[in-house]
Amino acid sequence: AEQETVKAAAEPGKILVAYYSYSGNTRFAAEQIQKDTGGTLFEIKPVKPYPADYNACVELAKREINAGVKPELAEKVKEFDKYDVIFVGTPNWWSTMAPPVLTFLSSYDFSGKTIIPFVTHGGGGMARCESDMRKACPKAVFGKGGAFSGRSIKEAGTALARWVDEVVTVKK
Ligand SMILES: Cc1cc2nc3c(=O)[nH]c(=O)nc-3n(C[C@H](O)[C@H](O)[C@H](O)COP(=O)(O)O)c2cc1C
Repeated sequence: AEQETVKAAAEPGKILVAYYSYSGNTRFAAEQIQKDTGGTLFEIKPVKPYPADYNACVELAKREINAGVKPELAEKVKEFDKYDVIFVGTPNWWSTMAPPVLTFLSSYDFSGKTIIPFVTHGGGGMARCESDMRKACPKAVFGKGGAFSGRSIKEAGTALARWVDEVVTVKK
């Protein structure tokens, strides 16, 4: 079923761009969104980084996702309450969000906040990333999520900017 989404409106000071990135693609997207909105960038960092070896990471991620693990994060957002619109970025891991993003969504009170999901992927698109974010954050309002190919993220600036325009009005 089509889920209800809103177009958000906020001043730059009330926009947070939070992301987890293992290999840099979601970070690149987050940095573009930060530039396009003037919001504040926040990297979601697990205390224990995922293994640098790709296959080891894929296996660990699978186990954690199946077990619903929420890995401990290294840092909290300062003054979380002041943000109204929160872009939440994740790589598509096994068709859902990376576990540190699940921890992030479970760590704050999102009542009355607007979450705008963004995802980079290896061909699987948004998959269940957005619907699983909605399940993790039932009190938040959701904007229309964006899914971008990780491989071509460096050429996706225009598509990213167009999607940002669609999901948020930045009040000056
Ligand atoms: C553990 C793991 C699982 C992944 N699972 C999927 C998947 O199910 N579908 C998909 O399209 N891409 C999958 N990928 C590819 C990533 O989503 C893609 O490379 C993404 O752009 C990586 O973002 P990052 O550089 O910010 O970590 C997976 C990558 C990893 C490391």
